[in-house]
Amino acid sequence: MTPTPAPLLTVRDLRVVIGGRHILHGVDLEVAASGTTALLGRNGAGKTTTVRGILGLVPRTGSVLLAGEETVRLTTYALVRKGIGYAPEDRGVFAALTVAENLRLAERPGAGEPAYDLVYELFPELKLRARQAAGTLSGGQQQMVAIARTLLNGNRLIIADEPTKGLAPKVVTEVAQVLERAAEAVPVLLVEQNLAVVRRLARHCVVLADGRTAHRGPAADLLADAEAARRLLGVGSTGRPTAGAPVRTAARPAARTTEADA
Ligand SMILES: Nc1ncnc2c1ncn2[C@@H]1O[C@H](COP(=O)(O)OP(=O)(O)OP(=O)(O)O)[C@@H](O)[C@H]1O
Repeated sequence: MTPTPAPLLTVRDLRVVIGGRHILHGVDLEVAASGTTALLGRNGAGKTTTVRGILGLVPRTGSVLLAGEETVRLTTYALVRKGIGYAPEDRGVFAALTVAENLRLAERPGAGEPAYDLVYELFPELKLRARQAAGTLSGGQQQMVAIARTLLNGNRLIIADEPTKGLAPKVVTEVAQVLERAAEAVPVLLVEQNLAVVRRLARHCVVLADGRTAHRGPAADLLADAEAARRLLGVGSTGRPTAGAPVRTAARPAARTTEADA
């Protein structure tokens, strides 16, 4: 039997306190050395904070091992240089700059020749729109710029935070296709609420609840278990939020998890 490869990223007891408020109470997760690992959970469970904790964008304690090397005390800048590419939830494109300028800004000195061939093979549209101001792109096209930037520098890991959020069904499918191909080249940690996308892309999943790890395992097993999906994600077998899903008390929307569109 072939031994299972060691995880690329191992997070242990990740804790985040912001403004005196405990947001993460000890998250444990692994990102597999290949393919896509999905980070799931209801709204407000702590997914984005976990990603930001891994990247050092918020003060954190615990352990974050990248290929066995402890990174929890590194700055975000140092972590990026170690080969973590990040496509944030808000996409982070520079609206006034062109597509080509956005990509050029992402080039990292010392990371070797930027992989424009790969980027333009995956995103031919970005080549056609190289001179267009990024602020005038559609949401899906901006998302492609955000993902393309993570692929330029031969990164070892890509973290994509809700890349399909707010996109039209057809565009969700396009972004999912691109992520699928990207994950053939680089392991991906994918924060995602669209369960059809998770079903299509993710081999493994980690579910957070209230700032803690509530479940880890094969994504297909969780999605096949309607009771577990309902309990952990607040969705029924249709993938729609169930009557028992928690009512949001904060200004956030109700759990948006859906099975539609991929
Ligand atoms: N800077 C902050 N200051 C105070 N509270 C915060 C801050 N960032 C996050 N939180 C709180 O921490 C909790 C987790 O937020 P987080 O954005 O990590 O959740 P999430 O699982 O990504 O949610 P969603 O799916 O809705 O994006 C929420 O209750 C949120 O309001």
